[in-house]
Amino acid sequence: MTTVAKVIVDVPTMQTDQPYDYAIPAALTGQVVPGMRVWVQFGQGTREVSGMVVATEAQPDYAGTLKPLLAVLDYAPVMNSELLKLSHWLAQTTYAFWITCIQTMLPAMLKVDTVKTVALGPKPTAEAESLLAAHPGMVLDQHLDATLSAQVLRLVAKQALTIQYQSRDRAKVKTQNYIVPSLTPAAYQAEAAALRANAKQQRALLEALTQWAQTHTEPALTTALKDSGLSRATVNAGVQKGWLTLAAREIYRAPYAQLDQQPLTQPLTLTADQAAVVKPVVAAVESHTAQPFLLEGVTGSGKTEVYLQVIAAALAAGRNAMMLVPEIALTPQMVHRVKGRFGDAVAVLHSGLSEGEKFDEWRRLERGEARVVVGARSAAFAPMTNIGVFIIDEEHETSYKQDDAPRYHARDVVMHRAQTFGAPVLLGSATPSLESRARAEKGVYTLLRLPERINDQPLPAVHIIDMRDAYKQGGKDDFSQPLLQALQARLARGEQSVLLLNRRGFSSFVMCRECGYRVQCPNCDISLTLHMDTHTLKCHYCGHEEPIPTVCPKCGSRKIRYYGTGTQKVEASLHQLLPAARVLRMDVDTTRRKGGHEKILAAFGAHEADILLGTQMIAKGLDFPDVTLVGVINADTGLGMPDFRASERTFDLLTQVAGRAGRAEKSGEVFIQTFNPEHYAIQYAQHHDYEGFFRQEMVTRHRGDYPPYYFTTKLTVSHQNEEAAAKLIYQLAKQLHGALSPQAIVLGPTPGAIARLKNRYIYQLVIKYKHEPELGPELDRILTETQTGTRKGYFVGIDREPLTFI
Ligand SMILES: Nc1ncnc2c1ncn2[C@@H]1O[C@H](COP(=O)(O)OP(=O)(O)OP(=O)(O)O)[C@@H](O)[C@H]1O
Ligand SMILES: [Zn+2]
Ligand SMILES: [Zn+2]
Repeated sequence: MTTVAKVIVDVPTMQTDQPYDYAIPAALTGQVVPGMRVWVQFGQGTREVSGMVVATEAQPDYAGTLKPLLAVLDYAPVMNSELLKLSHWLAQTTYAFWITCIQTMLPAMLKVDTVKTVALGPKPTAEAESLLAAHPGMVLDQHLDATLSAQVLRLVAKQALTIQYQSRDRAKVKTQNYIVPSLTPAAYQAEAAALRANAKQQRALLEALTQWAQTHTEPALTTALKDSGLSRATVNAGVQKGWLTLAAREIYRAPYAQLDQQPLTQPLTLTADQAAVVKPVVAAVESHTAQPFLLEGVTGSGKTEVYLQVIAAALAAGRNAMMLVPEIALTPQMVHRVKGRFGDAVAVLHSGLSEGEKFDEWRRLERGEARVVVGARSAAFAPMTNIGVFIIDEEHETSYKQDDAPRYHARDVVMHRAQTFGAPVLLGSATPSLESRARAEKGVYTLLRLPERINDQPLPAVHIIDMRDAYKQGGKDDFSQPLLQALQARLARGEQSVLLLNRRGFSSFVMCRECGYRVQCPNCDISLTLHMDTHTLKCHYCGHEEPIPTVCPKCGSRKIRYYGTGTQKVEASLHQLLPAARVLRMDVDTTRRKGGHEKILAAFGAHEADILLGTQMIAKGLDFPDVTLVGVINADTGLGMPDFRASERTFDLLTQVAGRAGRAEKSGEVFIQTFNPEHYAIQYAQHHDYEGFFRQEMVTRHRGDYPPYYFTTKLTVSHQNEEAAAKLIYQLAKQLHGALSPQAIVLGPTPGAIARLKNRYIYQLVIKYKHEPELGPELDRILTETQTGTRKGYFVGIDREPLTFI
């Protein structure tokens, strides 16, 4: 008999990061199972919170009297045992709270909001009574007026009022009404014969019902009303007379419904290279082997067709498939390809969908109605069973790593689940991450290669343009003469061009030309970024927003201007230099609205523009046959960043964007404008030489003791008081030196790259190591010691394999 539920409560703190025992009330015996969300009373007083049942047991571990579960929030578990175990593993490997991991894995719709209301307390006063009378149903949230909330606080302190907590479950299932005929066609005929002659509407309803009964149709109410011209009142009358019933049925919000209508695409005949890649992966699918593969395939080598055929093999073997792509909203073409092949067996999960749409796609997966998931990072947690293959496209992409707790990498999650399911993992990229390529070198991953483009198309010729003398030779604004001429030639031939403005490590800011003042965020130590669409300055970290000043706040001069090359500025110069060119701009501003990317790409695909100008988001995945020119306006803004991966990122970006040119019959050409023409990242990109870049970069990393030769972990401390933060980080550095072997290297402590964020001061250190069994336990100790007990106001963050050291 299980009488005890072990619950992880929704109180994300170090002290509460463990299961608590609750008694299962007799009425719920046998019904509460792991993976269900419950509502419990927690701690002293009346505080009620939600939680997740992670186990049920016959005997409690806790010696005292157990509190009972107050309510069950789910009728069926929302996490199966594989996912519950995964959440625990995630918490341990990322040093995040277990509850935070659980919440990350569930769709936002399944989050429980707590609603705080007030009621009379144990010592009621007249003031409290009149306050409640004046504000019935008052909810304590951020919308509450400040004086009122001060009054509430004062009365709560005097126990005249108490705060009550209630759950508000956001999960809403969408339903639609359907007409269900209740009688036989003959019975409807009889009813019609008995009608008064002028009951036209009712006669029409009976005719429609006869039809539906004959064809066993149960039409949706709204469409039935529209198609038949019947009124809702007539239908209601029909219900009264017992002719029909209305049934509310659950429907899915299907974000890609229009794609599901189209006929499915047929598999292409694989090239010999593609077939050689597909074969071992399919063999691993069929033999249930958890083998990782790295597919290194040049741009346009047909990696997508490989993925599709591997997925087809998994489905044919009766198993399901997961495919991750980087922030999918950026690659609508990929969704079209997968949906096009497998139709509504595919569920799509990405941040561009509404919460409701995501929830519905999640449930289709959970119920096994969808057997393939295509999604961004968090789709790694899709609630599927029996997964037969995992695919990660563009595996080098940094968006696979989450910045906030839990700081997980989707690749690690996938590798872990692949072990559980006995399934291969296929990592694909034209520019694999150094880490993955190094693992393939050591045989940890099986290396597969597609060295040629489909149809024996050559990779495009790449010209490097030295911008240091471009202006002497007639360059204008941001354009060198050769790039301008190439653009003109494409215009004349009716071909298309893609122009990349590299925005990495770069932003538009406002500066005074008189005194040099830069407008800073009041909460964070960084400059505000200019947004021309809203005509405001914004902080990208805390969201602070203010109008663009017309006079310098410091010296009063009117010479306050913005600096930096933005896409809008380049667009304006293009209009001047090439007035005939039709330009489409793709950046954060033009794609903010839902479906924005999709619209721009569709317009470009339909030749509604000659030039697609954009930031990083145009660099990967796009496959447009008429693009024969790619121009990179500024190749090197990222090279100067204090980041040991700066070269790798620049090489990746240039290789990926160059790969957009000449993918079909017409051959392509690429122009890269740079101030560092001799830099090896640019040189290797010019020759599409990933292997060459890999070897040279490995030497650089070896020399600097960087990954993949060393593992790294970043430790961050923040506090509102700068001295407190600094003191703690130095103490922790000392503690780590004591605990770790002499081979471990501790970099820092240093102030964070952004020294103050959201009004908290940040200090950090980075540990580099090869083999440190004591590190994990020591970091656990640090977390416990710094975040429980008497220490107040510290945040300690741990980031394993951080993507930047700054
Ligand atoms: N076996 C095949 N036969 C004919 N055409 C193919 C075949 N495989 C792929 N293609 C076509 O080749 C083009 C390039 O393929 P795809 O977009 O999959 O390349 P990729 O390797 O994913 O490139 P990138 O890394 O640049 O995204 C596509 O238009 C695709 O339809
Ligand atoms: Zn800020
Ligand atoms: Zn000034």
